[in-house]
Amino acid sequence: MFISATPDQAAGEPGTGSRQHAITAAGLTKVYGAGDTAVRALDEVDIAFEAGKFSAIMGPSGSGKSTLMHCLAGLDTITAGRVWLGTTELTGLSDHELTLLRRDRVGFVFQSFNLLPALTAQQNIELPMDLAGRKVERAWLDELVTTLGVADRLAHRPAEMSGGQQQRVAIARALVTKPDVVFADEPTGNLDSRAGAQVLDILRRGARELEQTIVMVTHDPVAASYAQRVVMLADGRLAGDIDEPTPERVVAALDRLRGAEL
Ligand SMILES: Nc1ncnc2c1ncn2[C@@H]1O[C@H](COP(=O)(O)OP(=O)(O)OP(=O)(O)O)[C@@H](O)[C@H]1O
Repeated sequence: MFISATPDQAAGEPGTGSRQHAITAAGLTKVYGAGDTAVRALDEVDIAFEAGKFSAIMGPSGSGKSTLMHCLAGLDTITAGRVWLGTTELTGLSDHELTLLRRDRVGFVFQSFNLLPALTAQQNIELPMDLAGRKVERAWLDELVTTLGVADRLAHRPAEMSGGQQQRVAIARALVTKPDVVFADEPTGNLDSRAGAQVLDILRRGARELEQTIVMVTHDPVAASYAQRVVMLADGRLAGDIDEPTPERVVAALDRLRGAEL
């Protein structure tokens, strides 16, 4: 393999990269633009996401949530600091190496589902495996579509499915490669509350039952409360960390942040 890896660090402190942590960032800084118009979207963020855990990222609009997710996923370059996926350091990888790493080890779920309209649900789910030239594990696919409740929709095209069904197909597509981590960007943003609750329950079970590491950006305190941990951002810096969040605790933390901004 041409992707370099740091030695495994048993302690797994942020800033080292470890097997315990699916993602680690140290001193992560992202500046957009230059000179007078420069925006410091992330300012020396140190954070680690434990493997097998469902975490949410929250914060006021413009606090850096999407930027953080994109930098952790290797979708955007960083200005300073270091980022690891497990023990693999992303910083310094070439575009080609990053593309392969994302394809093989990262899954994405988007607000807009991003399914290909001409393909059936099954073809959409299998697409990442096809692109990687890998054979689909039939038993895993069956388990996924059964768990996600879309086993009877596999021959349907996206336009023939509800939003909630499309998002569950998108989650199956994200999980089919057994990625180290799944990033979900407002995955319930386009769903009604019932379909949203089903999708969140599935993400939660993905962490609990399939030991999947899931990092979700959301604006919704109820959605965030499905996670096992909520990380708060404000002005590109960490501004809180809630274990076993409830909607009430998340709302209170957001209110404090907004109050501090006024
Ligand atoms: N491509 C870009 N060029 C310049 N500035 C950018 C760019 N992308 C983001 N920013 C700025 O970086 C800061 C963080 O943006 P980001 O989108 O990460 O915030 P967010 O918390 O995800 O916001 P929202 O909740 O509104 O989606 C904002 O000030 C934003 O205007």
